[in-house]
Formats: sequence, C-alpha cells, structure tokens
Amino acid sequence: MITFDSVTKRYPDGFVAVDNLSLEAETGQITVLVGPSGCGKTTTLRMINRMIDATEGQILLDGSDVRQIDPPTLRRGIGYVIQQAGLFPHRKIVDNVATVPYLLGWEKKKARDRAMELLERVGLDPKMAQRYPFQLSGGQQQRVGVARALAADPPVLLMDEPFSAVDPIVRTSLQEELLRLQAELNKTIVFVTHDIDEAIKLGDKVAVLRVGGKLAQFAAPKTLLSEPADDFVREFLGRDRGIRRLSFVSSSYLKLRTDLTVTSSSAAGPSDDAWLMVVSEDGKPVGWLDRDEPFGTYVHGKDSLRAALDAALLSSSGQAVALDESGRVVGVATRKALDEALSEAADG
Ligand SMILES: Nc1ncnc2c1ncn2[C@@H]1O[C@H](COP(=O)(O)OP(=O)(O)OP(=O)(O)O)[C@@H](O)[C@H]1O
Repeated sequence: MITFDSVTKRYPDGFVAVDNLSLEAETGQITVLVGPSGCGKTTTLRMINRMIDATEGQILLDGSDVRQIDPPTLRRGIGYVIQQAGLFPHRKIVDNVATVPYLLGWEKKKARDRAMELLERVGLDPKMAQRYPFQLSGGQQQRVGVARALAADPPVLLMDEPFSAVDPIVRTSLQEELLRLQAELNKTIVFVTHDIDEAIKLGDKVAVLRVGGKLAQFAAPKTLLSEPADDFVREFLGRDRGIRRLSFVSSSYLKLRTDLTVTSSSAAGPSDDAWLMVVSEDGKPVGWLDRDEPFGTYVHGKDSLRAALDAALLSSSGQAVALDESGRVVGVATRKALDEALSEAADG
C-alpha cells in the first residue's frame, strides 16, 4: 500500500503543486490520479519514486517512509511507464525490455528470456524483439514500455499518461490489455491521466485533483458518478454522467420474459404485435420472427445495464436479447423491464 500523509510539494520558486494530500493507494489495485492540466498529477506520482521529493508530509510504501530508502533501491521495486514509452532508440526492443534485469546483473540469456516472455504477455509478436523502437507504431511502443516496466517484476507500477499519445482505438485496446494483465499480476498501480473516461474505466479508486494540487474527491468510479463531491467534480465528470453510471449497474436486475422466444422449428406467424425472438436448435438467437430488423444482445448478469440498454436501442423493437455466457438466449428484456430497471437505478 502507498500512503500519502499530508503531503505538500512546494517548488523552489514557492509554487505549491501539491497541497496537503492524503490518500491511500491499496495494494493490488489501480489508483488513478485525474484532473486538469497543471493540477499536480505528475508531481504526485514522481514523489512516490523520489524523482521529486515532498516538501512536507510523508509517503509510505508498505509502512516505510520513502525518504528513508535510497532512490536506486526504491526504484528497483517500482516500474515506471511514461507517455511515448521513452524507449532507448539505439537498442533493440528485446534489450529495451531487458534494461532493468541487465542493470540488476542478470545473466544475458535469462534477461532476454524474461524480455521475450513479457513481450508476449503484453500482446506483441516475438518478431518485434529484433526491431528498433522507430520500427514500431506508437501503440506497440507503449506495450514495450509496459513490458519494460514489468521486467524485474516490481510490486508497484507508476504510469504517467501512458496511453495519451495514441489514437482512440489503440488506446482502448491498451486499456483493455492493462486490465487483463492486472487481473493476472495484481500490481499496485498508480495511473495518471487527464481523461476522466480512462480514469473511470481503469480505476478501482479515482482521485480527482483540482488546480493548486488539492484533492477534490477520492472514491470508486461508481461513487464519483453517483455522488460527486462538488460542482468542480460534477463538471469534470461531464454531461452524460447519468448514462455512464449505468455501466456500474448490473443487468441481473432486469426481469426477463421467456415467453417471447420461439424455436426455429415451431415458428409460426405472430399472433399479435409482440416481437418474438427466433432461437436456433442450439439456443442461439436467429432474428425477430417475420421482421427483418436488427437485434442487440447482452450477457445477462455479466454485462451492465448500460450494455442492455444499448442492445435494446439497436432495433425498433426496443427489446434487448439476453444471453448466457455461452451465447444462448435466456430471455428478452422488454421496454417495460428496462424502464423499471432504469427507474430503480435512478433512485439508487
Ligand atoms: N520545477 C518546477 N518549478 C516550479 N513549478 C513547477 C515545476 N514543475 C512543475 N511545476 C508546476 O507545478 C504544477 C503541477 O505540475 P504537474 O506536472 O505535476 O501537473 P500535471 O497535473 O501532471 O499536469 P499535466 O496534465 O499538464 O501534465 C504546474 O503548474 C507546473 O507548472
């Protein structure tokens, strides 16, 4: 766990970049620092590995004051990923990833084997290992940056806007990759971004900072969206806060109709105006009976209410087709069911 205890950073010119910050970044979780430009995110992050020293207060790493640990020892246990990866341009990818193991005196083969294993882990083709950084795309370079930070298996990972220099599609896949990796590795990650959507997607907890380095709110994404502490946080979260909050509401509350499905073999014409979902022999959705309209599906109980609503909006039926995890139809969520679930979500 990383504990900030009343930490202030005053730069030599007197400027206060971080003001009396107290928060805890839990072990094995992703803690995101988010806020507008200049609010002190990078300063906060760099005080953890002592690239910058705090002026007042204490930062504790599993109970030990980081000021009492000499910086090289401290940094051995802390991986660091920055924007645009910061790779060494004249070193091959494999050697970039093996940088820290080499510094730690690992034998060359062991260091390279570790680098190859990590390249695969972050989703890169092993063929990339022999290339130089300029021969990789921005997204690939970021993956290498993550692999390099993980090379010595540090328990803590600091990430400073690591995905902000890549296009939105690559960015989404890097975010997903990070969540997948984190599910396996359980690192203590402190992640800086100015993008609130990224913060909400990645953070177990999110610290919203305001200019002047003051903590505005520190909470789980769900709480931020439902109970922003003040107008600054509310505005920073943006306009569609209500819709985004549905991402944290389970679809398991939706009441399903099982009488609105028909099997392909028994399908007859519609008896009334109801939209009936035709289901194949093996339980998969085929389409609406006698209506050439698209349909949307979601995984019941696993996907969020937002996903179910999105599925419903994909056809003029206004209904979402509920599947189990193996893709078999378990029922249909009607407009009425969605409406009820939405009112409950609005209350809660
Ligand atoms: N060495 C320094 N001396 C004086 N002021 C500094 C110094 N370094 C940073 N600052 C100021 O401290 C404030 C916080 O900077 P910091 O880089 O931590 O912000 P940030 O939230 O990471 O911003 P961004 O999102 O733009 O990267 C800024 O106003 C910056 O100008």
